[in-house]
Formats: sequence, C-alpha cells, structure tokens
Amino acid sequence: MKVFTAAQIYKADTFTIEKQQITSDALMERAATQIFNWMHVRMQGAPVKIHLFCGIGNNGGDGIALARHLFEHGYDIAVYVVKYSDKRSKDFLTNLDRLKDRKIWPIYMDADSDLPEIHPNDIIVDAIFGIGLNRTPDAWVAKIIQHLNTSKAFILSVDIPSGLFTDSVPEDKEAVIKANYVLSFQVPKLVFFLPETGIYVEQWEVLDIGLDAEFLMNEKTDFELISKNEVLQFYRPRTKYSHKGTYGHALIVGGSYGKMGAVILTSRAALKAGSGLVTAYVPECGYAILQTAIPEVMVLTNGKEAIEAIEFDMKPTVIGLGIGMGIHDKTVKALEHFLKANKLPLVLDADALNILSKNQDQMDFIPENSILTPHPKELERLVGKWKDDFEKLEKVRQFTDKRKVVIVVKGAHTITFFEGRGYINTTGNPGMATAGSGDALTGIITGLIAQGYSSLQAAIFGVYIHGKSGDISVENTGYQALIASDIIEGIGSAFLDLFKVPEERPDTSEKDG
Ligand SMILES: NC(=O)C1=CN([C@@H]2O[C@H](COP(=O)(O)OP(=O)(O)OC[C@H]3O[C@@H](n4cnc5c(N)ncnc54)[C@H](OP(=O)(O)O)[C@@H]3O)[C@@H](O)[C@H]2O)[C@@H](O)CC1
Ligand SMILES: [K+]
Repeated sequence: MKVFTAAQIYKADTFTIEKQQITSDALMERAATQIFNWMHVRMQGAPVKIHLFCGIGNNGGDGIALARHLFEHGYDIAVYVVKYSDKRSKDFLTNLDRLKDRKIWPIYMDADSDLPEIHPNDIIVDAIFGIGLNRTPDAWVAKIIQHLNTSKAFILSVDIPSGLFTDSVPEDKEAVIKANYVLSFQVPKLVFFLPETGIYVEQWEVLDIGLDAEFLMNEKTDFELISKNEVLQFYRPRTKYSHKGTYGHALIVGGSYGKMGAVILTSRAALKAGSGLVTAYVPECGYAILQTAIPEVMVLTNGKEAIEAIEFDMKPTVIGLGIGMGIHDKTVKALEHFLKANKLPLVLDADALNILSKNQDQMDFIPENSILTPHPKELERLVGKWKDDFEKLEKVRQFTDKRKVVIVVKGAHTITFFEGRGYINTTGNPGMATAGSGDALTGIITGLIAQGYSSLQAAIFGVYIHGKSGDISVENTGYQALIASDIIEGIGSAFLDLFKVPEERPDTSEKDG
C-alpha cells in the first residue's frame, strides 16, 4: 500500500472530484459516513457520551457531519467547535447548517473558554486539525489538546491525530493528540510509522472513501507499506526437480571469543529461511561450538580467537558478514583486504558496519546491491547524526543513492531503503527488542539472497518474515520471554502464514499488524 504525502492526497482529492463529477461536500459525506459506520458497528447504539471536537476546516467538517449521523441514530453527543481561525471552509459551514437544522447547537471554544468536563468512560472524536495543519497550534488550542489527552477517555482521531503534521515532526510535543485509534482516509500517513511521531498513534486503520483508483495506482510515492500482499508478489515457490544446489550457498563470516552465539543464530536463520547450504566462517575457538550446535552447517576457521584473514576455497552465492566478529586490529585488516578483492553482494551487519564507519574510505569497496542492516547507533555512525526522523530518512536515502546499496533501518517499523524509495514493514512487536534478534534477521536476508531473491526483495521479505515469526512466537512466550531462538524457530510458521486465507473482516479496510 502506497504512502502519500499531504500534497499528493490533496491532488487525489481534486482528481477524484473532477473525474467522478461529484462535489467536495459529497466526498466529505462519504468520509463521515464511513466513520459513522465504523463506530456504529462497534457501539451498536450504546448510551456512551461522545464528545466531538471539531476545527473549522474540512477535518472539522468531517466531525460535524459525523455528529449529524450519530445524532440521527440516537447517540448521546456533545459538539464543540474549536475556533482557531475565522477562515471556515465551505463544506464545514454547509455541515454546520445541517446540524443546526436539526436543532443541535455546538459549543464554540476560543482562548477564553472553560474546558469541558470529560469522563474517562466517554468517547472523544478528534476532528480539530487534519492534513491541513501547517503551523504549531496556538497555546490555547494546545491546552484543549492536553485536556483531551489527560481525560483518560478513548480518543478516536479523524484522518490524523490533531496537531500532528503529515510530513514533518511536531515542534511542540504537547500540542498533539495521542490517539487510541486513527481512522485515516484512503491511505496511511508516513508519520504513523516513525519513532518520534508514531507514539501519537496507538492503532490505525484506513477507510476507503473512493478516491480514484487509477490515480492512486499511477501516482509514484517515496514510501510503501509492506504487508502480506506486497511480499507474496515476489515469493519464489520451490520446484519439484530442484536440489539443494538450486537454493544457493550462504557463507556466514563472523564470531570471536565470547560471541560465537551470534554466528549460530545467523547460520541457523539462513538455513531456516531456505538457503540450500550454509557454511560458517569463524575463528578456531568456534569450531566445536558451531559443529555441536548446528549439524546442518559446515564450518571453516581462521585465526584463534578472532578472524585474521577472510580467504576461502569455495564459491558462496552470498556472504553475510560481521556478526559477533569483534573489531580486533587483525580483523579490521582482514576485512579491508577481503573487501578489495570481493565481488559478491554482501549482507553487512554489526561489527562489519562499525569497522566501515571508522574507515569510511573502505566504503568504496562495498559492492553495489549489498545490504546494510544497522541498528540505530550503527546507523548514526554510518550516516552521521540527524535532528529528527525526517532528516534521518533523507540521510539514509542519500547514502543508499550514492553507494547503490540497500539499507535496512531497524525499528518498531523497520524501513528498507533502495534507489530513493522506503519500504515500511508492518510485522513485528516489542518482544523482538532482544539480544540476537538482529543476527537472526541477517541470517534470514542472507538465506533469501542465496535462493535467488534480489537484494531489495530479500531485505523487504526478510524483514517481513522476521517480524511475522516474532508475532507468531510471541503468542506462546509473551513479550518478555521472547528470545532470538524463538524468532528463528518461528520462521517456518511465518512462511506458512503467507498462504493462510485471511479471516473474514466486518469491513474491507487494512489494519496495522
Ligand atoms: N483526503 C481527502 O480526499 C478528503 C479529506 N477530507 C478531510 O479534509 C481534511 C483536510 O482539510 P483542510 O485542508 O481543510 O485542513 P484542516 O486540517 O481541516 O485545517 C483547516 C485549516 O486550518 C488552518 N491551519 C493550519 N494549521 C493551523 C494552526 N496551527 N492554527 C490555526 N489554523 C491552522 C489552515 O488554513 P490556513 O489558515 O493556513 O489558510 C487549514 O487549511 C483531511 O484531513 C480530512 O479530514 C475529507 O473531508 C474528505 C476527503
Ligand atoms: K484530526
């Protein structure tokens, strides 16, 4: 699913109105009706107080139109108009008149108004600002927002939490609604998925308001959301007359005294992801450990307690490099020497990234289409410090463009970057913030490349499978007890899940995993 900017959404809006020969009011009515239906299905007429806080633009107009539907179905509502500007939109005014026709009189709020009492069991509909927000809300509006945030009532935001910009981070962190649920029109917004702004969105769902399908399909976007549908498109089935050689040979280079477990995790994950053969390349102290831990994996050694040279007499399909490798001087030299001679695409992780960050001149030797999988600290060393999430994404985009590599920016929503585009993952959970989770990911991605997936596909698919496996495993362990080995054990279930028929849903909208 594509992720549009605010400008693109306005473009889709205009295009749709022209092509479908409808009024903007009709589109607003669709939006309000969709939200009403969503609420009505869940509330079934329950006598819960619903406070609707509406702005004076089209987001407010959605709220006002929704109030009419709720009223007509007997819901107990209170409507507030937050008058932050005199420039009321046409469709807002039309809907306000319709409300007044039904003898519903909103409470107008300005800088001097008292804050209304809200009970924790009430429901708040937040329709103050939508994607039209273009500056920080005034202090008195921020006060209302804080009042709603501290009310403990369930907050349902229309389109986007009020105070959250669509394409940048908020300056005043207190002037943003913390939504329990966001019903977003047609497309999710990038800010839902970034660490600094995702905190305002507990759950989200997209509502289809019938924006022109052709426009949505043809419009190019900088970001795409990756769910099952997207990864299924490039899944490579196995064929009857294939053999283990068909599925490649992954070489996993890493390990040092005390960090051999990382290589076990990565090698195992590469096998579980389907690599035909896996060889681990470790220092001698890891030989018995590896051979005992995973009988399916072959082992090559170099150096005693750390790798001193990376040379081998075999032809791997792909090399995963850096896990648990350490940054011993001899290892640094070995990596430099190896990079200068190597032509194979690499999956670079952990200490390989740390070494490269310190020796930027060696970056020139990273082959095109290699994959880098840094965690936040490693990423900072790689691309430099950033002031906010948007600058981070820009720096990563520039780095991937310049080096022609794939970068996997790990996080709650891992984003894979390649050729100027970001692919946002939707699987995974907080239990996966655990030792060795990244080693497992490196193994999965390496294992997929071994089988012939392109670097970009392997990164996107690998991140998806890794997260899905974590989601399946956490059902049995809970967040705290989930460990990297559980994630690896779950890889098989994650693959099987790709082909499960989705459960029937009451609506057709997409949900956050
Ligand atoms: N996607 C779609 O196709 C559909 C979208 N729909 C809905 O429309 C929503 C977008 O509506 P919108 O363009 O009227 O903007 P909205 O967010 O209501 O803001 C209103 C105005 O406030 C102003 N303003 C900005 N910041 C400010 C500040 N800090 N303090 C004070 N004022 C500030 C600014 O005007 P300005 O003063 O800059 O001229 C802005 O124009 C969208 O989120 C969705 O809910 C649906 O109806 C149907 C189809
Ligand atoms: K809103």
